[in-house]
Amino acid sequence: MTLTYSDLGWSNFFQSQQDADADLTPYRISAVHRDKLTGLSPDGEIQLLPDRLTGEFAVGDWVLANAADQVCERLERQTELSRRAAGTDAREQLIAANVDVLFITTSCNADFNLARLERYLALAHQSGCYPVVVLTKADVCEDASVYRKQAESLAASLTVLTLDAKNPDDVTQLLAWVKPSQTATLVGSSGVGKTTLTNGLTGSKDAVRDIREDDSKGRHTTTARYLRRMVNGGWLIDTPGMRALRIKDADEGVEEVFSDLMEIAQGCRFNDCSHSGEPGCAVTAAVKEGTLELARVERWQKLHRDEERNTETLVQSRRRDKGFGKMIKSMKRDHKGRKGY
Ligand SMILES: Nc1nc2c(ncn2[C@@H]2O[C@H](COP(=O)(O)OP(=O)(O)OP(=O)(O)O)[C@@H](O)[C@H]2O)c(=O)[nH]1
Ligand SMILES: [Zn+2]
Repeated sequence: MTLTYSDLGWSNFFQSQQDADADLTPYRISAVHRDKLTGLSPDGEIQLLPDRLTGEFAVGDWVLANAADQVCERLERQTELSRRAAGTDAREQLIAANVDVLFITTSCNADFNLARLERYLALAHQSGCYPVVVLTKADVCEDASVYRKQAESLAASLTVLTLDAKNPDDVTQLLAWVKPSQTATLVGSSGVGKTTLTNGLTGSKDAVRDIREDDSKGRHTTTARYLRRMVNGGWLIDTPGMRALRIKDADEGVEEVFSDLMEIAQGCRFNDCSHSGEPGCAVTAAVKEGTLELARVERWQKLHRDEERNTETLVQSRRRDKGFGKMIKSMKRDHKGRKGY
């Protein structure tokens, strides 16, 4: 089947950026390798040579390439999903670009956690993706509506679907939220059913199709294929990094998820009120009156702290680790002292 540019997700937003370079060919990036990119166009899939480090490209990106298959330009992204790299490394890692819908996946069991849902919702708002909450394993839980109602309480008009990911009829519910040529991705903890959903959405048995290719030294390496076509003509981005995201620079996203709380906080006496007992705190007052749930305030405080921590620079995180190390050392010293050693 031949795909058109429109089938691949090309739109006026990208067209307007191409106008100046009409002689270059657009490609949608379907995989990012160490020193190459795989690009899709109506002519099929080709390997492209990047004009900069491949780490600056993400699956889902649109690029313009010349007749020698060299990338000359990366087009501005409509949305961008990134995460903070693991460890004390504060670098930002790009995960996916031009994603329309974020399927936030959790199951109707112990994995269900409002704080985690709020974190993913903040990420969706920050990146510009439309969030859809997917509650799996509804078939093995007594009353899935209990979970659905809790999730729905997080935001007005939040879409929450409950389903059995193994039932193909149930999975079609998700398709209704991704139009042909739009792009979606799944996030959520391990074991909640992302692979099962991916199989249902793409109609394939294996969630990840491995391809063999030659690396620069002529060796064969196996790479996971990331941009996958869904049965309704939509696209699904599946990358390992996509699955567990730590949010970074998501101040605005967090504020949007807690907009009700932010509004109340405008009434606090101090601009920098931490809502933990300061005089004239409107948030504390609302909790006392019963119009705001204390648990929600606490979840906001934790998410806000986590977000700040993930956003801090490398220098800051090293300093914090150093300070923490010193504190542990001095605590140990004090402890020994007390024991009379
Ligand atoms: N009964 C039932 N089982 C499910 C459902 N969704 C997933 N499972 C099962 O749960 C197990 C884990 O599902 P996966 O799809 O592998 O989960 P995952 O999120 O991809 O996990 P990772 O690959 O570790 O990220 C499998 O045995 C699935 O068959 C569901 O809605 N109902
Ligand atoms: Zn306050």
